[in-house]
Amino acid sequence: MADETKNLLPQVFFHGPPEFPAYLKPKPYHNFHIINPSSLPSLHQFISTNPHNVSSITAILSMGLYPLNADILQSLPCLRFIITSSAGTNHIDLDECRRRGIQVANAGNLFSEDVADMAVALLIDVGRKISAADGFFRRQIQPPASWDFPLGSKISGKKIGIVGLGRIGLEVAKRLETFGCTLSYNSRNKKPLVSYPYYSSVLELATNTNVLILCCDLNDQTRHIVNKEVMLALGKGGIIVNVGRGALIDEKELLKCLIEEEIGGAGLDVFENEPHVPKDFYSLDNVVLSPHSAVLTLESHMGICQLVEQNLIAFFSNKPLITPVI
Ligand SMILES: O=CC(=O)O
Repeated sequence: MADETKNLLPQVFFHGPPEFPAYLKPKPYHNFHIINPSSLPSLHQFISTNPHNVSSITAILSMGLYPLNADILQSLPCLRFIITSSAGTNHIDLDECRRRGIQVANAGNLFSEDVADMAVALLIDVGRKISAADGFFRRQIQPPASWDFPLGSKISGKKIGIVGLGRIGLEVAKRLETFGCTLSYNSRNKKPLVSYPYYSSVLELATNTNVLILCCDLNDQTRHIVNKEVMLALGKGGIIVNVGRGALIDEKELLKCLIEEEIGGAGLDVFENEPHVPKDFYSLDNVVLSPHSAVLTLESHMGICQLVEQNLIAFFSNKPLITPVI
């Protein structure tokens, strides 16, 4: 498509890293044009250096780590649609979007199975010390004289507390039922169709379980929902797995509890200040770290690419969004 024609179409601004992630590479469309980010400054720079052109931005294709707070949204008067390639929407000020009538779509249920797989994998890895065992071999300069390795903790039959029994939480529960685990949960409200015991507080859930798996959204109510008191209630052998958002846990307290062995271990796919991960975690054998990669499968990337495209096409054709948030 010729550049002049593209410039007449509504512009979709990519709010993410300087290059499109390969899986989101856009192709030409009839009724909108996704601006190649490498041809533009970041959204912040664009707003500050092109105050008269901000009205060209009708829609934003956003990635999870790139915030769209009220200040940014207020400087985009013509913005009508945000599609985020994440399931989580905590980087977007949804109240401001509601107030302005900006529509928002996300990844919907696309990543739930992958994230649940990862939660279970992290749990097994921490409990059965798989990464620690791998490190045990790799750190040896000479082949070890004997395999003197600490005992792991049995996963089958464990009492598991799921925090956030939404789509991901239910997938986690389905998998761990087949391990003979006993499940209970905490969420904003008791789910009428779910028979697992419900605890209205995470502290109570931790008191009654061996493992906490965090699958809930991050918001003002859930920030630091796992604090020191909750960790101490989970107890010495307890394991925490976080596939939600880093700030669900008080990370400084978690680090202390891991160092002092107040809990047994943790499997973390997410961190409080991503992409920063406190270095003190690196030397601990009772924690397994993963770079927010629960959603990073080839299959889910192919899926999100299609879903982003379908939502943009729906929005610019005035059709209902495929995976609307608001
Ligand atoms: O964390 C990943 C997502 O929200 O999709």
